[in-house]
This record gives sequence, structure tokens and C-alpha cells, in this order.
Amino acid sequence: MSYAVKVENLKKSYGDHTVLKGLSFHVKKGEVFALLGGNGAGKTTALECVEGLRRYDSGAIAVNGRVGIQLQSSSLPAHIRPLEAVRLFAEWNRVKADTATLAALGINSFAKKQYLELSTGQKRRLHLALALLGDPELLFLDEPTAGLDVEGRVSLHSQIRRLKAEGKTILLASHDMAEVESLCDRLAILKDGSLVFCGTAAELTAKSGSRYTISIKTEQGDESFFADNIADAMLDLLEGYRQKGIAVLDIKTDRGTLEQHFMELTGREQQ
Ligand SMILES: Nc1ncnc2c1ncn2[C@@H]1O[C@H](COP(=O)(O)OP(=O)(O)OP(=O)(O)O)[C@@H](O)[C@H]1O
Repeated sequence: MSYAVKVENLKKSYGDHTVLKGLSFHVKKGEVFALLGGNGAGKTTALECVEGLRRYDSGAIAVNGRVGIQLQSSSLPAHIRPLEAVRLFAEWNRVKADTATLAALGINSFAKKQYLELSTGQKRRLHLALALLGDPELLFLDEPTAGLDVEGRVSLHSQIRRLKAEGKTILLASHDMAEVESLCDRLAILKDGSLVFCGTAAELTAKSGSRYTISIKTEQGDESFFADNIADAMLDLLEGYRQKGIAVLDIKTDRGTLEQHFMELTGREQQ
């Protein structure tokens, strides 16, 4: 089986509020796959159904492999120390947690502090470490970098890349386009509980054809143009400047960011 997760026509309502309206996607083994969407789109609900933590109304879910989970928010007793938590979880998972494990999980520097003394980033690292203790083949991460500073995000991103390089499959929920573009092999965009896109970031960019911005600097100032067909537009523009005898000093083209495409698909206003 080459898939790690298969979700078919998943439906879920809370009372009369339908949150997932027939969601289908597959996650291939070894890929990093993102569920992307605005607040309330249904990412956490979908993840929790896949994780087996939430009942769903209809549809089918298949998960193929040993699973580790990092929830959107989780907590441990205030006075437990990371070292104790790791030993406890290791006991549950029937694995050995020695100092090498702690070092590999990157929590040695704060292993002896109390949980209440940890920073948000340290707590996230600890929870990721706990999720990794059973040596899962599949990791489910719900907004893994939410609330982290730049250093924390960079460190977590490199951990995710390392895990992928080790062959793990990662399904994560995120709001962060840059994160998704740099980390994920494929992404699914949810809007109001339905899938509006599933594919690679490059496919998403290619799908939105009319997104070229052409910025031209001339001796008379700067101008910007939008175009569907970049080649024709550039030829027309340059010919226009030539005929008017205006010297062109610089040209920049921009295909539009993943964020812009996401905003279009989800019908959101850009801030
Ligand atoms: N336990 C619950 N009971 C009732 N409604 C819920 C429950 N959990 C979530 N919802 C509602 O379901 C919708 C989807 O929520 P969900 O948390 O799955 O979205 P999300 O995409 O993860 O959002 P966010 O990015 O804000 O975390 C929201 O309207 C939310 O209010």
C-alpha cells in the first residue's frame, strides 16, 4: 500500500452545523501533506477524525502505519519535568528513553525544569518529542508552529525535514503559507468543510493563470501591469515604450504568492 492516509467522503456535523461536507484526500507514504484553511474551515475536526479522536457521521478513513500525534493544544501536569514525562510516555510505549533519546529529541537543555516553567516553544518541542517516542511511521501535527518565535519555527521546520528524511509521513494542519510552501510536498485547501484544492504548491500557482504582475522602471518613473500571458504582455509593453522613445531601466515579473492564490480560492480578503 503506497498511501498512509485515505479519507473518502468524510462528513461531520456538530448539531445542525455541518463542518465537513464530504472531504476526500489521500496522503502518500513518506510525504509531508498540509491541510490548509482559515479559522473554522474544519482542519482540526478533519485531523481529529483521522486520528480516531472524534466520531464522524459518514465516510471512510484508513490509516496505514504506527501513529504519533501532536494536538493543537495539550497540557501536562504543572510540576512534571520533561525528563519524567519522557520516561512516563516511554514506559507507555514500551520503549527505552535514555539520555541519547533526550538529546536526539532536543530537550536536554530544559529536561529538568518543571512543565509550568517551559516556554511555548519548549512545550511544543516536548509534545513533539512525546509524539515521537513510539517511533511512529505517521505523524499528525495540528498547527505545529503556532505561537512560536522565528527561532522556534526554524528549529521545528528543521525537525520536520529531518523526520521526512527518515521516511516518516507527516500530515499537518497550518494557516501559514510560507511554512506549507517550504515544508510540504502537497496541500489540501479547505473552505467551509469542502476541499477547494489538492495538489502541490506549484500546481496551485499554475492553476491561477492570470496572476503575473509586471513592474517596469523607466526614466520617467515606475509602473505596474497585470497580465495573463506574460510573453505577449512584455512584447506589447516594450514596443509601446520604444514607440514613445522612453528608455526602460528595469523589469520585474512576479507570479503571485501562494498566499494570494489561497486568498482567491478561499474568498478571503487580503489584509
Ligand atoms: N466540539 C465542537 N462542538 C461544536 N462545534 C465545534 C466543535 N469543534 C469545532 N467546532 C466548530 O466547527 C468548525 C470547524 O472547527 P475546526 O476547529 O475544525 O476548524 P479549524 O479549521 O481547525 O479552525 P482553526 O484554524 O481556527 O483551528 C468551527 O465552526 C467550530 O466552531
